[in-house]
Amino acid sequence: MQDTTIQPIPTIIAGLDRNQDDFDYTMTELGELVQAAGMTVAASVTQRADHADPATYFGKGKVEEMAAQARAADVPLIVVNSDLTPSQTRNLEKITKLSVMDRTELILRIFSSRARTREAKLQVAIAQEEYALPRVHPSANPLDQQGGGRGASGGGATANRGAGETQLELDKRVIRKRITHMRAELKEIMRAQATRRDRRIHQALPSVALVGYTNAGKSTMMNGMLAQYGVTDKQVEVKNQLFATLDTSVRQLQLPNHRHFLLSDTVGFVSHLPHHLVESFKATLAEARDADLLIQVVDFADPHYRQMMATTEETLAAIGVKDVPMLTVYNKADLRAGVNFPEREGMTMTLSAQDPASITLLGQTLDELLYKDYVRTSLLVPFTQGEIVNYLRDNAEVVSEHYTDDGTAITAVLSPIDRGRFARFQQAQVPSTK
Ligand SMILES: Nc1nc2c(ncn2[C@@H]2O[C@H](COP(=O)(O)OP(=O)(O)OP(=O)(O)O)[C@@H](O)[C@H]2O)c(=O)[nH]1
Ligand SMILES: [Mg+2]
Repeated sequence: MQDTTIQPIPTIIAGLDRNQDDFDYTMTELGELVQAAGMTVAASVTQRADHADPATYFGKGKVEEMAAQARAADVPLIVVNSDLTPSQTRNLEKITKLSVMDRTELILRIFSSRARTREAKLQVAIAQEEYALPRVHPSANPLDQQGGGRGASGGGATANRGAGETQLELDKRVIRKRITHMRAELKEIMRAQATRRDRRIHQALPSVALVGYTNAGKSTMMNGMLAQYGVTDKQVEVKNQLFATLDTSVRQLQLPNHRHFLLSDTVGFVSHLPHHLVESFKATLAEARDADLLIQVVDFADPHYRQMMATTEETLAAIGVKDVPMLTVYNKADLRAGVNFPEREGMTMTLSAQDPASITLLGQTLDELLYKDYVRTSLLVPFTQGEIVNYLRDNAEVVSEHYTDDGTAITAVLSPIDRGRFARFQQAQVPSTK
């Protein structure tokens, strides 16, 4: 779908190299983020320094140089590879007479252009307004005049820049009010979802969440699993772009032995994910927090995959995901020469989400990990309780079944919950060989 709110603006990307280990990686990533926002990179500028200049972030000479370079190439926007204080942004814009965008604002724009559901839109809009609040200030911004300015709702707050302090205070109050309203609406949506989640917990289905860096292949893996094990074949969207998925999708899957589980596909992560976004996406990521098992999908074909894994783990910690067992899946192995796949070693797998044999091995692995507490159990179910036999046929791996004078003798591999539920019919217990 064509996004009309974002113009293909050429940009200069700029970063301060303070000898951080991951500096080159974050610059590469910034370029990709700029493209994901529908803009292009005309040039990349870096400056080596020990500290950022408190007033202008970059040194004065560098700022002048960037401004000249931008003017020569007709570039209206500088995107900075870090977060700027509101006054640094203002000062840079004043000196360069260009628009200046920091990393957070860029990521917020991408999320905003991708959000489709009401829930995602609210979460992004709240984060945008939180970002805008300390930045409401009278200053000229060429982007505002193009209708692409700051502020989540198309510049309601920034449109009145320059009208004096009272107007500023008024603008801030309006933003705060909008945030309050949006939070209330989001809470209502999330409450409905939590109820649905509770209901699923009552069904006692184990749940698995796909997590990881953006573009690692989470949605592709979801679709591969759906094609082989889906109860319905409702595929999710896959795109070769950053942040293709913003909403959590949950699907019910059924393994060959009739065991069901839930698989969810979630929003991808990126380094230095804006704090406000992490906060507002916490609710969406509840699926990951409440999961019985996480599958961390890693883009094994990307040279920076280790940094991406570190970022994923940091972000999971930031949203309060802890103590959930994690299966690490090195994906896109097909793009790596000399790597054998599919392979599994304990809690690590190497595979390709596009390869059916890989998906089969993943299914077998999940079966083992999710169902290790399952026990082969023999029940004698009276003929008057035929619905229990039906339940077992649909929801458990039935090993044998025959009729006796007293009812149906059925042996099935049962979860701890089902064992408790049907304890009164229990005959004997044999540990599962699985
Ligand atoms: N060659 C190859 N490409 C893959 C594989 N898995 C995914 N891809 C491609 O990688 C790109 C991103 O895949 P997605 O499944 O959308 O990634 P994602 O992790 O859901 O990304 P976000 O939703 O943006 O976080 C798409 O172009 C996929 O076709 C794989 O195993 N091999
Ligand atoms: Mg996705």
